[in-house]
Amino acid sequence: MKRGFQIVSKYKNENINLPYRATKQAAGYDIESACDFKLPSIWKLGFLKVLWAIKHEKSVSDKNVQKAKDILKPYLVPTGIKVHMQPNEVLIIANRSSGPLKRGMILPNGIGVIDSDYYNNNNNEGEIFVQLMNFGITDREIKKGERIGQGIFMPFLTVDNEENNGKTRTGGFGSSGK
Ligand SMILES: O=c1ccn([C@H]2C[C@H](O)[C@@H](COP(=O)(O)OP(=O)(O)OP(=O)(O)O)O2)c(=O)[nH]1
Ligand SMILES: [Mg+2]
Repeated sequence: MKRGFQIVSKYKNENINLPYRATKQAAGYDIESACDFKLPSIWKLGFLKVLWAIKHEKSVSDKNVQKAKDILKPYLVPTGIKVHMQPNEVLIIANRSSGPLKRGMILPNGIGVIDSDYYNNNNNEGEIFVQLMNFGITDREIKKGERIGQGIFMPFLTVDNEENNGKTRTGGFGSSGK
């Protein structure tokens, strides 16, 4: 089997749909959310207060700074799926063009990079998460099964005479260090 999506074990009875291409020649496999969740708008008073204080050179309490940081934190949407592919391939997670346009949703990491060695890692079995933020002015209720991004398979190149340390991936989101 060259490449494909599978359901992560803990979601096996959760009616998860594997990513799929919406049209015959679509490049992206649409990825659904594995749960209902609320994606809060970033334009919350706590955040605006801190911006106002900075602009007017007022002091801001640590508590309010923390509140603002929490508001600006990307939401990690679980998908319940994992992907296997060839060692020279990567799955790029991209926003849907309707994401920002219709729902104010952006991927704060620009694109997501899913490495082939993320598959079945010991930490989370290789579950793909989609980072999202809501730049719209209203909170958004996202339903389980809503398409929140798309995955595109790509081959990638490596440099000559590379000294690869051959380390095993132990997870994602900073697992390899700072
Ligand atoms: O949107 C994303 C981006 C990444 N990942 C997972 C798969 C990927 O293989 C792993 C590591 O991603 P990346 O290398 O981009 O992040 P990092 O911050 O460098 O983490 P690490 O130190 O684990 O490599 O996290 C996701 O599930 N969704
Ligand atoms: Mg990395």
